[in-house]
Amino acid sequence: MSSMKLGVNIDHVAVLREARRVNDPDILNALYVACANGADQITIHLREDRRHIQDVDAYNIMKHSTLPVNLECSINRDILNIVADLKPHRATLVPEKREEVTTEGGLDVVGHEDEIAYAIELLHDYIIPVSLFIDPTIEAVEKSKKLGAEMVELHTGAFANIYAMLNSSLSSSNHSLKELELPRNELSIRVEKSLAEITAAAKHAKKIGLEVAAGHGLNYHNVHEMMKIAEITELNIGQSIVARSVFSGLADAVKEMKRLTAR
Ligand SMILES: CC(=O)[C@@H](O)[C@H](O)COP(=O)(O)O
Ligand SMILES: NCC(=O)COP(=O)(O)O
Repeated sequence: MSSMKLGVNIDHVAVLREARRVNDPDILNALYVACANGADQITIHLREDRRHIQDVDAYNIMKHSTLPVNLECSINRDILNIVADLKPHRATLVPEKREEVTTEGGLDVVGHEDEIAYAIELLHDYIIPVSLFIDPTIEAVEKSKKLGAEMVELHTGAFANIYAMLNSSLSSSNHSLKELELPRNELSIRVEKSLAEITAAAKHAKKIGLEVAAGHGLNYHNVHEMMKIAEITELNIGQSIVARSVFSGLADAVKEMKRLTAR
């Protein structure tokens, strides 16, 4: 089986920083720690509303990263110009809605064909390979290939939500979903259906010559399901890693402050 690359998304460290608009936690510390502890790639998302990663972060990360940087961005022209200047190792085009809490679905590769084709062409002019963040459907995979992308990232958010509900671990599911009221056997059927869709999309993508990544909502409970899909060779994971680090690192943080404040 081919090896799996782990892309660590460090956006969520910047979410915490932006809550106070100070440089703490420092995104470059997150970069160094991820690079030194097994990440194969750094993933960041320069959102139009700059709710976490700022332009200066993206430039600093490009300068200091010892690993390839996968830069997620929308097809907004101003953003694309910044990405062209940053020259990341890859750009992943994602949909953005200003009012969303997080990326809610894949790119509409059919409805926004012309804009996406323009974005891919522009990025290719700057020798930046392009991945498209899409829903796991054969149609979206086919269209991504036709548009000239080198890679697709299959959106696993819907799978992750249903999986969390089935396993009664609501911590990582979207609490507003109507599926919360479904009986267990229905949830189980939906998890299997979702996994079958991701598997079929991954197989088809590989068959037609696309590299295949997956991401969104993947965590310590559900990631093993992605490991079973041989065609997926990269996972981009952020929220769950940063969320876990609050607890795996909080003990040391409290102890050190107690040491410094002991009389
Ligand atoms: C496209 C994607 O799945 C990630 O970029 C993720 O969306 C990052 O987190 P935010 O949605 O909070 O920006
Ligand atoms: N493209 C998905 C990503 O980068 C990380 O998503 P999440 O783990 O923060 O949900």
